[in-house]
Amino acid sequence: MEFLDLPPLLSARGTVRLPGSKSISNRVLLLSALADGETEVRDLLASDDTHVMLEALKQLGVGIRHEAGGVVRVAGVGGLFPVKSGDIFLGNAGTAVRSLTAALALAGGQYKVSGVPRMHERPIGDLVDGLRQLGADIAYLGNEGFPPLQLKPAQIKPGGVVKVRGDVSSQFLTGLLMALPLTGVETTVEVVGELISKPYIEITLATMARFGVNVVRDGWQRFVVPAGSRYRSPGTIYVEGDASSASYFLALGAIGGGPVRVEGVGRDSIQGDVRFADALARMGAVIEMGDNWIEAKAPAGGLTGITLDCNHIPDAAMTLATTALFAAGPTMLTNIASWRVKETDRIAAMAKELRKLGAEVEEGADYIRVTPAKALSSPPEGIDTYDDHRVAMCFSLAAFGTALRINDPKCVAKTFPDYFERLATVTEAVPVIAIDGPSASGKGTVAACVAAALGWHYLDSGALYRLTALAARRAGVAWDDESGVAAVAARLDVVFDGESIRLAGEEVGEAIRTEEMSSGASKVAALPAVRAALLFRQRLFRRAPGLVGDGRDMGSVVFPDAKTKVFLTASVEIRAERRYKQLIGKGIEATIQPILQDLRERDERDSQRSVAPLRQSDDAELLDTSALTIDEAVAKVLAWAAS
Ligand SMILES: Nc1ncnc2c1ncn2[C@@H]1O[C@H](COP(=O)(O)OP(=O)(O)O)[C@@H](O)[C@H]1O
Ligand SMILES: Nc1ccn([C@H]2C[C@H](O)[C@@H](COP(=O)(O)OP(=O)(O)O)O2)c(=O)n1
Repeated sequence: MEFLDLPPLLSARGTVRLPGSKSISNRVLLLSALADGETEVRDLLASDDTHVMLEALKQLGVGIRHEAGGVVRVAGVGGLFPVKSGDIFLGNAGTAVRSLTAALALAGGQYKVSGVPRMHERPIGDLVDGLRQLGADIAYLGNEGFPPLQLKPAQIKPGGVVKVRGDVSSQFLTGLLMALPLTGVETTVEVVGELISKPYIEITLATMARFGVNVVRDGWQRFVVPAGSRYRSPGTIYVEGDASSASYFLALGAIGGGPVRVEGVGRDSIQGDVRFADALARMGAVIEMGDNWIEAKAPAGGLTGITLDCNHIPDAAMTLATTALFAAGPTMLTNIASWRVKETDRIAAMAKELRKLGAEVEEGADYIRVTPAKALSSPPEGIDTYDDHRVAMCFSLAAFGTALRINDPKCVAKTFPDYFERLATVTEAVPVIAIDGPSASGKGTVAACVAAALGWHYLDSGALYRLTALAARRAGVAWDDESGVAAVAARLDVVFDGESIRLAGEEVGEAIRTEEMSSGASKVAALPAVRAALLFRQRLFRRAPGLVGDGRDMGSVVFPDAKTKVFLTASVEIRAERRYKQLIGKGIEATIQPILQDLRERDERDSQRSVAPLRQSDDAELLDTSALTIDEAVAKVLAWAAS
């Protein structure tokens, strides 16, 4: 499985220009396609879900041109799709499936509408029931109430009252409302049950109004689409920034100091998710808002947990569930039953992953209650994302407490393809000084001194390979048995505590330093599966205020974003002499020649292996300590780190 390791974060600050809103983008595309005249769409979101909509519209014969600067020009078909039949595949894009199904059901063609397997588990029965009241001919090709669907030409009888349930997904009502103007006849839609996610209906009505159709609303129960309604292109239309995507950055500001500013949504936004800022303010965050921007800062006293009915911000509410990890006391999010029918069962997914981080979580049919742990624990198996972009993005906030592995991170492409790159631009990660070099060059000594001078943590990465060699030996696993040794490495039960290193409870600080274990470490370190098994474990050592790591691949593989990288070396003769003195000093008998021979062999093995070979990388400073004292070498590294 693909994964992304996020470094632990120290702070957040900066400005992000948001990608276009997914909800507005797909509504604008459909209405541009159905309208009379050509529409120039600016700031359209470029993502999987809008791609799916664009491809479907092209397939239906709508002329679409992509121009410079992300501008998309849509030639409206005046209510009639030119292509009257086809298999329309809509991936996992709920906004596309619901709204296109409604428009196609009234279009008089023969269409199959399908998506990915998860889409076939997401309900659509309430919309189909509403469309059948208008005379639409729709059949379920799989399970009753779910896509895929077969739509056939039918005698559409508009007018009167159509009833639709509003308590499962507001997208059913959106689909019906956007399709009804195709009939030109006054029709009333009555909502049965409490309408959820009302702000999304506001987006629907506001977008329809931009295209010349003004729905008359009576509370949230009755909606009248007037007679003679017809979509007309507004000429040029700008898509607002995505308010749900804004939530991650605002939360970053609230947790990580801030201020973090998002541009593209603000006080004037038509998206309900801007109300996420109010929820953050209730947790204590300092919020400021302009017409087209919102800014969040952390409160002096830290965030506090809240209880909130999240019906009005179902998507952004997921961000509150992970922000809760950094708040004092529990956070209770209620009225979120719709989470269960989204890209995944979001209540179950959030509960499971939050628990992996050590939080105490209670979940019900329509609520989640999160009580944070004192310190986050980071699961070595990573946070699973369930092919759900919002799970991936909201869990990135947990990186404020620890290094974090996010599995299958590319699912963010559904709405925010470069999310993690943008995250990096407004956050500061815990700094690392990476010191690599050959055996006995003095890396360990220098790294430990630098860490002590700065008050930072220290990682002796070689010790992990030594521990793996020792643990493999004790488990009877041969050092060249790659999968066997990798399994041992993945399960290493080790506690580092100052000078002390305990393996399965037993002190092994001395046992891993023997020449036999040096040789074993060098052998197991050449096995790719072993290196992979130890990668995240090493990254977990990165904790505030900073880390000094020594080894062979600190700067090249484990911490490629290290601020300071040093390649520390000395001539092989000098290194042999140092090792000799070290051994004699410990009362171990030694002679120079075999040490020299062993060093040469290990240099060869460490630098010739296929994965993470020992060599100076282009961005590392070279420090030859042959003629330096320890203090001089330490001073040099500190000077580089300070520059
Ligand atoms: N200029 C120097 N820089 C670093 N270590 C030195 C220096 N001169 C002598 N030494 C000694 O070299 C020995 C080997 O250093 P060590 O840190 O164990 O190396 P490594 O971690 O690279 O294998 C230590 O006993 C250390 O005190
Ligand atoms: N980051 C690292 C650290 C060590 N290794 C390998 C290389 C060495 O042969 C062993 C032991 O490393 P260690 O740094 O403890 O050994 P020396 O003190 O340099 O002799 O592990 C590695 O491949 N990558």
